[in-house]
Amino acid sequence: MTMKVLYGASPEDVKGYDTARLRREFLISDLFAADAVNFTYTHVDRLILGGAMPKTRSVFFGSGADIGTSYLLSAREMGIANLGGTGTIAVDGKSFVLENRDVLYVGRGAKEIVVSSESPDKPARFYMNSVPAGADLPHRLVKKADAKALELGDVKRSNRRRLVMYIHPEVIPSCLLLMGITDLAEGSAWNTMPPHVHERRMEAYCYFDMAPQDRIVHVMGEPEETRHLIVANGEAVLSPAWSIHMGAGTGTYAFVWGMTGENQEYNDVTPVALAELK
Ligand SMILES: O=C(O)C(=O)C[C@H](O)C(=O)CO
Ligand SMILES: [Zn+2]
Repeated sequence: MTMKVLYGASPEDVKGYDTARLRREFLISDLFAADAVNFTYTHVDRLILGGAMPKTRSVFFGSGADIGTSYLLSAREMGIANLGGTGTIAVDGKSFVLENRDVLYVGRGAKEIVVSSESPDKPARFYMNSVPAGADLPHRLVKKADAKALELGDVKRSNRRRLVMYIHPEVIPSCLLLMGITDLAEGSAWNTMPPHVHERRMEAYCYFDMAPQDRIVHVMGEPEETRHLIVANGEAVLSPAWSIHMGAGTGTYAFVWGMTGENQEYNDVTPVALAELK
């Protein structure tokens, strides 16, 4: 298990970043490696992002050695989305089978988590978001069919998409974690368009289900001072509270969004008019 640390950046500093520095601070590109578990600890609302891709054997994690607690989830909750083939997650001996696009909520207090794939030819790709939690809530598996879908956008504006909420008060309880998956409709390119900011929550996107040659042009930054990141399949982007987060893809794609902060009010966002963007 690896644990990289990112300290976060202020919008004033970001104005002077070159491409390499911007990517170092906001892009997480080493999530999925065969038979490994890779985490990044961010000081952006203390979100931990992680990826695990068990291929030829089970892999486990759960130690809190890197973060100063007995276990990784001694004071945290976690959402785990399966972006690959069918796999199993055992939380302290209790097994949950996750098919593609199922999400497991793991409550505070879990000690050992073991992940495995049904087939090495189609390994599970477990994408994880973990945030500090104030209560022990039960582990819950949310099947794709049980999540809550919203239809957004319009083909005429190239932003038709389906947003599916998995870890959300209307689906299952969590402390402050929210997690879901958005899929772009065929022929549409733009996600989260028109954009928004949410001063009371940070967010992270992990783009997936992309052809290897495709890229997302992810737009971030303060509305009047935007920057872009070119993002490949399986890479994640951090979005602090002050940053817009929208993107356009060169092919079909989906992304997992995860949020934490002061509240779980999905509609507590400040829309940004396109005319404000610079
Ligand atoms: O396509 C979208 O719009 C989204 O997926 C938006 C995210 O859910 C989001 O930014 C929530 O704040
Ligand atoms: Zn958002």
